[in-house]
Amino acid sequence: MCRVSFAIISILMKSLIGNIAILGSGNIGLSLAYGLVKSSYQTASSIILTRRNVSGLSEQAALGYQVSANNMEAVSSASIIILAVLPQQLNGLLNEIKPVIDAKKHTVISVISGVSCNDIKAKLGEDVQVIRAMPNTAISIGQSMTCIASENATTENVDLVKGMFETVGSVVVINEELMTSATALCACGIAFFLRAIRAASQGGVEIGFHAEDALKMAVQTAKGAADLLLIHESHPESEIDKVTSPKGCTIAGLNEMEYHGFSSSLIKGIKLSALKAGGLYTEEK
Ligand SMILES: NC(=O)C1=CN([C@@H]2O[C@H](COP(=O)(O)OP(=O)(O)OC[C@H]3O[C@@H](n4cnc5c(N)ncnc54)[C@H](O)[C@@H]3O)[C@@H](O)[C@H]2O)C=CC1
Ligand SMILES: O=C(O)[C@@H]1CCC=N1
Repeated sequence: MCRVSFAIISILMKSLIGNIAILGSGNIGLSLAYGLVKSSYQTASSIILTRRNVSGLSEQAALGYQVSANNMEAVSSASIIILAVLPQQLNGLLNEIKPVIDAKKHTVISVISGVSCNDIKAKLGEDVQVIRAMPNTAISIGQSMTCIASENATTENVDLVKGMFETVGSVVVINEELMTSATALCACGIAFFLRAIRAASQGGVEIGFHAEDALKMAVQTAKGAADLLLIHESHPESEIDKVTSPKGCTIAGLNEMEYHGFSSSLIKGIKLSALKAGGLYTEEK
């Protein structure tokens, strides 16, 4: 297809999608906005970012995003509404936007941990289509692992939302009861793997590298390990078997790490995060 017709189709697609309102433009809201623009899913001028204090969004305004402190106006001029406030901030936001929510026009996507589709429908109306999405901050660079679930959205709408998140990473559609598990493994997981990389780089400094070099080496090694699994579609243990030479140094290091609880501390941390994610909203009610 020639470049001109591709550009025309792309413009038509963006106008069909309509404005996207991101209510609560903090860490994940902004990461999502950046990712959608970077992937060309939508233009910055068709994304409305809201925050209670709009002065915190001057950088984004300069980049061409619409910014506002008025959630009602943002909802009125958008078709996709993304809820991205903290669980404890949600009820106030839902009460504010309820009068302008139109079940025929709006698709509501919530990235808020611990809040079910039913919790949102109970506030906005039973006929409103609500889709839960759990992305992670790597969405800003098109590398999110996003899980989505819905209980009342049409297949067409789930596909629309799946398509949107696929432009900024991988997507798995899951049952809603697994959403808190997805939060721990995928959203919190970014922090867990980053801490593992930091620990590896600190080990590197202990054995002789300058901090900057040690971090670069740890990051690229972690990326290589993840890519081996993605590209070979293999199990970690089969890749580990290729590294652990008999009587070698890898198995010695691995066994020492396991003796000190490496795998079990990761598993226990993920279990605790999932437990906490499940209670984030109900704790506040
Ligand atoms: N940070 C992350 O990696 C992820 C966070 N989440 C979920 O996303 C939600 C937001 O998390 P973060 O971005 O980390 O928090 P954050 O505190 O960085 O962002 C929340 C934003 O909402 C704004 N806000 C609060 N009340 C508002 C209102 N009534 N109208 C407009 N804006 C309002 C705040 O000013 C703030 O900028 C949480 O529910 C969290 O569970 C989900 C996946 C990943
Ligand atoms: O820490 C949190 O509660 C949020 C949810 C997932 C990632 N950050």
